[in-house]
Amino acid sequence: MESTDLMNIIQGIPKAELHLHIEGSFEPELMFQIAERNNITLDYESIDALKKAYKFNNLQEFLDIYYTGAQVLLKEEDFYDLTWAYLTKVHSQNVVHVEVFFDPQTHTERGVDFKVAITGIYKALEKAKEELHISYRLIMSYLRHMTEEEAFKTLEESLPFKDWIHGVGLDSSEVGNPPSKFKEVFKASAAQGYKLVAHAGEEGPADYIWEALDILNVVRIDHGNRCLSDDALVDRLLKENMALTLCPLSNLELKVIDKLEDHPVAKMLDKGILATIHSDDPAYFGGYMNENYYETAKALNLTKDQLQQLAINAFEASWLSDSHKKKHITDVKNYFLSLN
Ligand code: HPA
Ligand SMILES: [Zn+2]
Repeated sequence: MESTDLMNIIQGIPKAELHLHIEGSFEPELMFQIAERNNITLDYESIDALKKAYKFNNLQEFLDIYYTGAQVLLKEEDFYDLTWAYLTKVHSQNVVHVEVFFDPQTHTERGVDFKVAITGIYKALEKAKEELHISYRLIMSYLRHMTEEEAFKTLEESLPFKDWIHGVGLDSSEVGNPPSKFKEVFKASAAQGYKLVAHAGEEGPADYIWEALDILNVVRIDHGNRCLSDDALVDRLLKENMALTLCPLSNLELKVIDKLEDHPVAKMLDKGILATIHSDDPAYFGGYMNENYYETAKALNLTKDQLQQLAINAFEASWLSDSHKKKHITDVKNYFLSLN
């Protein structure tokens, strides 16, 4: 397939994004703009200098820069502008449903109220629902490098906004912070009606994926790259039709893989795993949804059938109602039929 044909096909696919950290969609241009209006001086003298710093050898090197960037977010309008910029961008890529993570502790730790962050994010999501017809779910993520007690405090702070939040996740530095560390707070989160997901098996071992399933009772695994090293785990994922939200360009930039040709998504599809593709932190990893689909398709020679399967899987794995899932899946199928 010609490159332009491939990108045109991908552009037209109705897509769902299920693994996106809103703080990771913070483009340098907007970061400088918000820093200026908040009278904050960034450590980088220009947008280009900041972009040059985006070279990572592992997850932690990325997280250090990502948390620094988030420090310029102080006011509700900052969170609103950040979220709106993401939503208009993905709207231009024909993304019709998003399930967005935010990291409350990244902000409350700095003295920014939970309410300030969530209100800005929520207002942008609602506007996108009305004006761009993008449906959404919102997921608050606990930072796994912090204690379970601190996660409990975040759970408590979230309760007045329970109607705006659909689930909880677990992100940040994986190795040394296994899912089991958060067993009780995940149980308490489920008791509040939140759905559960967790990052597992990105840098951490397959054992962490088992823990996320057995100890946290998650309904999706974020990343899960490492599952193929464990046949029993693959059987388990298949038996439960457990989704993996993979992020190929993130994996490449964080050196989870050496090259995109090594990405496990095609093998996962072959095995029948509910594998899906997303962008994770698009402002830092060089691509939104279309670029993740495109670069992966090119590197792995994905067929149209595989692209269709990836798009369908994402709606299947989403938290949309069954009737909405069905509608979007029909749209995907009709789109691919129209290509013939
Ligand atoms: O890719 C990620 N992994 C873990 N934590 C994160 N927080 C933002 N992005 C990530
Ligand atoms: Zn992530």
